[in-house]
Amino acid sequence: MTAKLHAAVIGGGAAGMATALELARQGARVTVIEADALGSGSSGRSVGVVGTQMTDPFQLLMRRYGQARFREWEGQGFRFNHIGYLRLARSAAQMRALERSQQMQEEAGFRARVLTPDEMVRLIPHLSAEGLAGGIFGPDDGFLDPYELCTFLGARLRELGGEIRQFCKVTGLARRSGGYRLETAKGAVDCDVVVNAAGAWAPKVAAMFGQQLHIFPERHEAMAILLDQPLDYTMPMVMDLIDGEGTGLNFRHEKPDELISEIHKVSTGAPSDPDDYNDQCMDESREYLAELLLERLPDLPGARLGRGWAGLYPITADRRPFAGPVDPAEPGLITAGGGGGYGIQLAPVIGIAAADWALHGAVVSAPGLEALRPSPDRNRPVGQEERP
Ligand SMILES: NCCCC(=O)O
Repeated sequence: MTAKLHAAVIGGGAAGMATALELARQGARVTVIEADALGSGSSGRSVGVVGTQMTDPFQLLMRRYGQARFREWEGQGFRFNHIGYLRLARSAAQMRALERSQQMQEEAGFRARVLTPDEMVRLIPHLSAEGLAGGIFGPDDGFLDPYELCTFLGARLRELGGEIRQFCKVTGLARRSGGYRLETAKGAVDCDVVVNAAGAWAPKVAAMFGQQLHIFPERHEAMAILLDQPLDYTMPMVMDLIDGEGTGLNFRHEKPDELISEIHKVSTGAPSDPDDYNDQCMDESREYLAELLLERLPDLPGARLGRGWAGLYPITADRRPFAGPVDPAEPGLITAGGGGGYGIQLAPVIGIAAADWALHGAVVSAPGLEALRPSPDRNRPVGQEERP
């Protein structure tokens, strides 16, 4: 009998936990090492949206794999709120892109429908369609609680014999014959492969291994919108952004009398230090968000901004996640992360590809995902480009 491969996953956010579960499902022995609590980094600060209203075929391919996992987890009792997702378009060219998206989604087995401005207002009576050419709506999309996702994956991992060490920082490492020794605050962990799923901290972890990893931590804020009374319809996720064009404003129902809103516009202003950044909302952001909301939802009764918070989008140069080895000469050191503002919905895909690399040295179970390897042309400094 051969001993099980032992994988250490550094980081207990969505990408780390999804990778850990994929590894365990494929028979590996898994130890997750999390410096804080599960979901305490960017994952727990995400608005938790999962959708397929994308115009880029590769983005849709990733979601085909990801949605299959979400449906499977939902079948095992995980809570997923199917409130729908509406992406807004402002021009005829964008409407053509959405029509192509509808067709690609149909081929992928997803339900989606291009809507006229009147149809959007019927769906969302408080929406102002001023300046809009239409949109695309997917009724099966929705949101989940990212913290719940991390703990759910943790429970599944434990069922498969995996171990989770929380509040356990990696303090050092050594390469040893055929593997690694990780020094942690709670003792050493000897393993065959290491998955760096440390989110915004992943470049720091990579540096401990002498590797340079270009994941740019960009600060983003989200806020609650409190309502005097519940709306008599469900506010789906509404997103004003197509291929980098639009304000990035998005909002969705959270509770009957509460929406959540943020601006998903990647601009790579200045990187934030994950150990030292302002995790609250700034006054000027509240003003800007209120301005955008008043334009798009001008008559929402009694609406006012409530609590706010900030988190970090871990962004890569081409805005696609990393899953695979940075250095082909060191195949036992796998990166899993860089989901940008899409980290929750891309976590299952990152997990599938990263686990394949760790166990098979290649992507074997999900054709197309080999493109996620952080190859030198992808693992490069993040510039000022603006993409979705
Ligand atoms: N940053 C949250 C938005 C994600 C999405 O639209 O899919």
